[in-house]
Amino acid sequence: MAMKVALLGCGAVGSEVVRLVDEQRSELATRAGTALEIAGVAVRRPERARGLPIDPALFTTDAMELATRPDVDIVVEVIGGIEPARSLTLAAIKAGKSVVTANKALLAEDGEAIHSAARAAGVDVYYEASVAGAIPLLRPLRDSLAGDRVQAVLGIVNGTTNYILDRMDSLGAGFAESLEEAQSLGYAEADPTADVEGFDAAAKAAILARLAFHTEVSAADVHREGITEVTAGDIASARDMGCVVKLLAICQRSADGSVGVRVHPAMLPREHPLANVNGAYNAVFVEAESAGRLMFYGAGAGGTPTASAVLGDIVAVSRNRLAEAQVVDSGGNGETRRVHPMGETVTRYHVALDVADRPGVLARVADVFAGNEVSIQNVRQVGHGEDAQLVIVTHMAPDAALGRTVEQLRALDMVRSVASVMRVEAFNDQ
Ligand SMILES: NC(=O)c1ccc[n+]([C@@H]2O[C@H](COP(=O)([O-])OP(=O)(O)OC[C@H]3O[C@@H](n4cnc5c(N)ncnc54)[C@H](O)[C@@H]3O)[C@@H](O)[C@H]2O)c1
Ligand SMILES: N[C@@H](CCO)C(=O)O
Ligand code: NA
Repeated sequence: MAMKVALLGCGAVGSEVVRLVDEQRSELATRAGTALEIAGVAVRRPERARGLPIDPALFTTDAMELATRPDVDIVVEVIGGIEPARSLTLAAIKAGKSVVTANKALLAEDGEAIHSAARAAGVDVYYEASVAGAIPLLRPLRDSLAGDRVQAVLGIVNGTTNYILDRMDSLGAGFAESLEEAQSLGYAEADPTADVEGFDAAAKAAILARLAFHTEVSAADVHREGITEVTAGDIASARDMGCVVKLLAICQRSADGSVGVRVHPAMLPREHPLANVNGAYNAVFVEAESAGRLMFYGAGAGGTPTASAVLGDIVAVSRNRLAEAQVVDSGGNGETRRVHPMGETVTRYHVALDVADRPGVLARVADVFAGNEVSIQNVRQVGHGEDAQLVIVTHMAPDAALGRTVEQLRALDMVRSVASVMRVEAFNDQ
């Protein structure tokens, strides 16, 4: 008997799922162990000509009816956003359907409700497409690394911002023109807020941290800073230190067992593998106790690559349904760990100060660092007289102490302005 798939949403990802299910019909049947049949497609405008290889009679505007229809086995949610996606997903689970979703926003906001509903109903929720699109990342974290202890996940998980920062670095372009370029190429949405303010990356960070550390993490737990304040001066400052600026999603386990989850721009040494991830590509670096360092790289967005991840999930949940098995999603039903605030996160700052060029300035600046128990790793002066700039890189210190230091530096008379402040990751281990 065929496995019946209800598709909710037929946009960039959904339409590619329809096309690939048709194009790969026989291979998919072999791999899934049974034929896959699209039982219906929920859309807003059924009359729209989509040119897809599917009987138009399968289009419906009643997504709820389709998601809960008795003959449906698997519901694929590619509408996006919180509502109606949440109600549809929960209703499908309650009706005994397995769910495949690409919806990072929903999983990051209300993942525990969805996962616990799935556990109670004995069905699967698979979501490989929700983080870093086509890149197989969540299944490796959940399954392949199930016997290991993940220490850290460091990733470039938003293609739009990576494209913008890459252009600022390689062409010396400004933020606004790079964003326009990303929009004209279709990477950034017409409203690019979710990308450039880091919301998209923060949702993905929450999902990654939950899987990596087996604890509940939601979008609200993630410290988030976007890239709208990154200037050409920051990029130039990074270059001077042999670094590149990237928007990073960082999930770390601390010595006390708590976890930190954050998204912010950071300077990264050019020799770090993530520094060479260019254009709209994504890459995620995982450090595990026994496995060591692993890296996952590829297309993090785009209709066809994302549909690849959705189809892989459809095949996987089909196999589980045939075997009458449910996979344990050990995300939030493992240990409960404290998610610590950003102030407790131990990190390192790069600070460039426009200063008066006269005796005693360096000593006074160093005093402020010392007063906050922040140790300086190196300091250099660039330019002279009116153009003098002090560029300081700190040792690791709690983020709260580093932030306080910068505030006090701003208040010093001899500091004309703080030209650049940015965290530095993976610089070296001292
Ligand atoms: N496009 C990508 O590169 C990409 C990558 C990874 C994950 N995702 C995720 O995949 C999901 C879908 O993204 P997309 O790019 O295909 O978006 P999209 O906007 O192209 O498609 C969503 C579709 O859902 C339809 N829709 C909205 N409300 C509906 C309703 N009530 N009933 C039926 N249809 C409805 C819209 O008309 C639209 O056609 C999102 O969760 C997104 O975050 C997308
Ligand atoms: N808007 C996202 C793609 C979907 O996650 C990005 O630019 O990476
Ligand atoms: Na993925």
